[in-house]
Amino acid sequence: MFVIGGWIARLVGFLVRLPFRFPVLVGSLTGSAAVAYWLGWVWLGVALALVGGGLGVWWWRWPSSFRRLVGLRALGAWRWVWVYHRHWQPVLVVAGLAESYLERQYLPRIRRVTCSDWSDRVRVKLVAGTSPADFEERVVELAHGFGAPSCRVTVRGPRDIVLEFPRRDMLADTIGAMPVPADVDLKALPMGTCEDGSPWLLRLHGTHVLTVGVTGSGKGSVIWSAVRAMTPAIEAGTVRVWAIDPKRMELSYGRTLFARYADDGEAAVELLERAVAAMQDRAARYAGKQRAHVPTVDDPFLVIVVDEVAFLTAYHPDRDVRRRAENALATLTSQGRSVGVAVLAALQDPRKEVLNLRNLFPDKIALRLDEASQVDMVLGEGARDRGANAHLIDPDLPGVAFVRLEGSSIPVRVRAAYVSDEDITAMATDMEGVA
Ligand SMILES: Nc1ncnc2c1ncn2[C@@H]1O[C@H](COP(=O)(O)OP(=O)(O)OP(=O)(O)O)[C@@H](O)[C@H]1O
Repeated sequence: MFVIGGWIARLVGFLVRLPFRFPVLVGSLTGSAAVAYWLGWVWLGVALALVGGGLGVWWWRWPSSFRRLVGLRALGAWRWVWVYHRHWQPVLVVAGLAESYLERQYLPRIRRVTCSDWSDRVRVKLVAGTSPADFEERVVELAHGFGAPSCRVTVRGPRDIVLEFPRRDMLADTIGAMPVPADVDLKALPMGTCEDGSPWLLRLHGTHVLTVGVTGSGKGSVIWSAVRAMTPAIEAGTVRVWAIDPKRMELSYGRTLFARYADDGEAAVELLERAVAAMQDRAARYAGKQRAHVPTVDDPFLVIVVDEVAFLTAYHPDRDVRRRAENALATLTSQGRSVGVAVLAALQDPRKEVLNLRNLFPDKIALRLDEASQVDMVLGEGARDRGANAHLIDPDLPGVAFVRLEGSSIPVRVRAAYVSDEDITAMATDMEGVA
């Protein structure tokens, strides 16, 4: 008896909520029924043909507004019912997100499902007394449960969260080298693409960037995309890049792009110490006169690119070289920002003993990592709970990374554009023409 009563109550609740959840669908069905009842089936056929024709013209003439206002909304309604509503209870119970109190089960409630071009956003009302962290810890279970490649949790307010499930991977295909911008914005260099299809823009002026990833994860593409985006300014002389290339593989290809280049320990340390001297000279000139750096030919933005920084700070056999390199890097990263000196470094192993300076880099890029515990080491505490599974990045997708974009603590999945050897040769040849 109780069970049947519960079913009836749920059915009534569902019917009452239906017009609020799906107003267009319920309105259309009611309108169709009314036309069929008052005017007959022939007129219903005419009305449906007119509406269908109108929608067809809309789709044909204005496809993007049709997609936004009709296609994605219809998809959202469909996925709400077919994917999320249908699997909600079993997935949440198995994932341990259903709560029990006095032998009653309480489930978080789906408020709304909306679709963008690439993802489903499921807005959820939490059960009172639970926290968004419970969902953040279960992102893997949720993603697998709803058949999505990943899941990200965003908190909108009290008991109000959004679960974002990508429907397809927008980063599955290699992205060719980005077009070189005519006007270089050093605070927004085009690097590649974000998971939602928007451009991934990197700030370099006023910060330092550390790129971490195992061998073959695509660190080179991050460095080269940044250098490529700056080439017009390098040609104009308002940006100067000094490169340290211990592996002699990554950067030697485009040597003409670099104002200075070093490939062994001693030369690398000298380069870093020269950079420190240049920075301090600039700081002395600016003192009391200028608070921010504006790149000019006389005072260019100086970018120190270091491939495999641990070679200098941890692996170099000479202790003196290691110590001097670490000192110089610490000075550059702690004092360079406001005087127009930035360090863009790459690193394979983020463990503390390998690089003590990790925290001096305000911006970090986590390419594919070896272990789950390294994610928070690179992107900061809580990054993995928020869905930055850099250790699960597919080895077949080099260049894919997690980053924190400015003004947000939510890690975003991005893919760096692939700058091929031919692209680098073309960039270097252009530079020879200028020199
Ligand atoms: N963004 C990218 N998109 C597609 N393919 C890429 C990308 N970046 C790198 N690759 C491919 O992956 C290979 C390894 O990349 P890369 O040498 O940049 O890795 P790495 O992290 O610098 O490795 P190592 O530390 O060994 O130098 C490249 O030869 C290239 O074929």
